[in-house]
Amino acid sequence: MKAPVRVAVTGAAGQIAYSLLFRIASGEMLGKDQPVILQLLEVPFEKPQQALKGVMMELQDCAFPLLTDMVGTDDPLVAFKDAEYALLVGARPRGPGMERADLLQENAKIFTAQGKALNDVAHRDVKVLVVGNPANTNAYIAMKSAPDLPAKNFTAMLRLDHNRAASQLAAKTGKAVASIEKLLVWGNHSPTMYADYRFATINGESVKAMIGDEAWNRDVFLPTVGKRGAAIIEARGLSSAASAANAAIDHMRDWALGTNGKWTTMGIPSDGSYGIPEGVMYGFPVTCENGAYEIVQGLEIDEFSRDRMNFTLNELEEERAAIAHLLG
Ligand SMILES: NC(=O)c1ccc[n+]([C@@H]2O[C@H](COP(=O)([O-])OP(=O)(O)OC[C@H]3O[C@@H](n4cnc5c(N)ncnc54)[C@H](O)[C@@H]3O)[C@@H](O)[C@H]2O)c1
Ligand SMILES: O=C(O)C[C@H](O)C(=O)O
Repeated sequence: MKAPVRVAVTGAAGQIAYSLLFRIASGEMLGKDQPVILQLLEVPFEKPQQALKGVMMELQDCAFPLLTDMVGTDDPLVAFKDAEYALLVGARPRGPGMERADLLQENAKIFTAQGKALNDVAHRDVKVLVVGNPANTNAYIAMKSAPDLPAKNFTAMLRLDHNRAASQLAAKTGKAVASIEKLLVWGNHSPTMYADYRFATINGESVKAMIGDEAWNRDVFLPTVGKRGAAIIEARGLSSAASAANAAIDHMRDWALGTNGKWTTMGIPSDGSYGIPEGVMYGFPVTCENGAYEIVQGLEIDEFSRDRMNFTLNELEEERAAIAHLLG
């Protein structure tokens, strides 16, 4: 039996966490042979702390064989202590009529404090996934607030956009979603992101050639994927939760256990690849192996793609400028 690993989850009484924690505890994220200790963080107010107790009672009632221990706390230094995985979900979600950027100032303070706490107490190889919006910039803030941890440990969730894009392509081509390979999403987790299927294949055949409709790409596919979060808020009155939790599981599982050479999308600090300035937290195509991700290199960037990649980059640069004062 493997030794248990500590998994910290923030926003643990929230709606994403309610879809996420039970799947982590059942082994869907780190494998059916990997015991876990859940370290759950919520804000220090009576209602969320009470709700967190209820969630922990339910986790207990599942009698998951892999859940060896758990702790609920309002102190980041307790939640992140020795954590090897940290899923930063806790943040204010947007409501109808808001853009994710509207959350910037409010949520930036949370990620400065949590980056510092990770810096102080987390395992030195901690894998951090930021889900709370605006996810890329929050991940950037956490990374910058944790100077003693490697920058590559900090990632942002683009996987929901990736999965949404895959499902739209499956519906358009009438093929199985699992047969789609080499899909990617560039940039920010926002309507500016660029889901790029120019290299995608289904059973070895080009998806672009199969669809053969640039107007559909520009006028239907990209807006549908880009505005999917808003469409769900409109329909549910609440932001996506189960699909977000599912994407978080996918992201962490692939990072920890590998992708077997297959491409996926992660928001990661740029190393300068594809002309994206170093350090910008940007969606890239990656493969994962032995607990590390690597950017897929050598893809041709045409004029349309360069424009889209710059558009989403500009938004990230603007977000970065708006929170620069918080980083001191
Ligand atoms: N990246 C993505 O693809 C993606 C997808 C869906 C939602 N989101 C974002 O995820 C976040 C959470 O969404 P939700 O629907 O679970 O929201 P929610 O309001 O249901 O839950 C958030 C929880 O976080 C807690 N929280 C707030 N500040 C905290 C802090 N400093 N420390 C610990 N906990 C804190 C709140 O008390 C609340 O219980 C939002 O920012 C949302 O926009 C991101
Ligand atoms: O859109 C939101 O605010 C929630 C989330 O980022 C999503 O994409 O569903």
